[in-house]
Amino acid sequence: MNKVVVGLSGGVDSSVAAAILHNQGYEVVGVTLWLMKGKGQCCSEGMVDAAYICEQLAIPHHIVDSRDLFQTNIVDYLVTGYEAGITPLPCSQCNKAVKFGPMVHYSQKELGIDKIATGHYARITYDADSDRSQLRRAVDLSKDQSYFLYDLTQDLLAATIFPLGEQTKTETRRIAAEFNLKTAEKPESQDLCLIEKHGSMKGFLDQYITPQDGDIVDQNGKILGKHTGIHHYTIGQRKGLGIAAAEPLYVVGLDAVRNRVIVGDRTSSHQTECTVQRVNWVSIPEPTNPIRAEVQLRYRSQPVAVSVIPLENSRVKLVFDEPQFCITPGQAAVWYNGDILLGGGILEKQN
Ligand SMILES: Nc1ncnc2c1ncn2[C@@H]1O[C@H](COP(=O)(O)OP(=O)(O)OP(=O)(O)O)[C@@H](O)[C@H]1O
Repeated sequence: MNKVVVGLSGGVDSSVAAAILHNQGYEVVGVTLWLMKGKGQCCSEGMVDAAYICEQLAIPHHIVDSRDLFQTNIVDYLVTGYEAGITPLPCSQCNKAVKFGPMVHYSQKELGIDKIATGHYARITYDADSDRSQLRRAVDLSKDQSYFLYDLTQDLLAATIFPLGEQTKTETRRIAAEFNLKTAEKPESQDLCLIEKHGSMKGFLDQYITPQDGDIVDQNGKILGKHTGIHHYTIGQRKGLGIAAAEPLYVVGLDAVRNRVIVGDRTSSHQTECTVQRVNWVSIPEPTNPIRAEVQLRYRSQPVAVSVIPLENSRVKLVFDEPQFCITPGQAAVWYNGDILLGGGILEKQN
């Protein structure tokens, strides 16, 4: 019988992923990663719900203490990034370094099981011509999570199943009700799990970074107001600046060295190009010549037409057909051809 380890968060999506595979005849083992140090109320709730689902499906359940990995790869990464005036994206890093990598390792080494599955909304297909696993957007575009998965290696993709990639969230809820799963009615989780646990990113970061007041300045250095600590701001932010101005002002820069938040009008932050580092080519091998694609510069942003120009050392230059507003260093740029995710990387701070 085919065996698979399902990553169970205690939410409805992973519960249904496990139920679908179990129903298809897989021998399923549930694995829950214990992620967060501290009070961990949210984690314990998730672990109990995951245990409940395993009991319902009559499958084994393992809890793996991954708190040190999460602390180093996510908490420390975020704190260091915000202190340096960038806005790091924790989710893609978490998927690669905390979830998929260690889960595949645990499954293969500890349990002798080759495959893992998660409740992500994305699809994986195999392209025989290039001998590559290709990552594709989910059928339900409103739930598509491929953006957060751009950093997965070929080995990880080859070991992964996404049972929910072909269905809508409504169908997931229907299946959860049909199987009478305890998690069927559980509300949607937030895009960012840390916000769920701490109320806001500010609430989370203030535990680690002592807020230090400073000046809000325009692009000529003129002081316009006061900020409460640069880690409370992100590029593109308009609300909460506390400055009265004739035209809307946006955060266009975070100067960690001088502890300043820089603001400007909308057009002043337009960029026609930018660079990206730590690039992972997913569905195609690294090209030697520029390619055309559609790039997403944030999770919820619309893809825009771009030329992707390969550079040395796993970097690329992106040249946009239309200028882009408030490109945020630390976030991921992920480029697609239709529904196929070609590659992605981290937006660099431009000097
Ligand atoms: N702590 C965890 N342990 C094991 N797997 C996890 C854990 N957290 C998330 N996952 C896996 O990653 C998938 C996507 O996680 P995400 O945090 O985006 O939650 P989600 O899309 O709301 O899914 P769910 O409804 O299952 O919580 C989950 O469906 C699950 O398979």
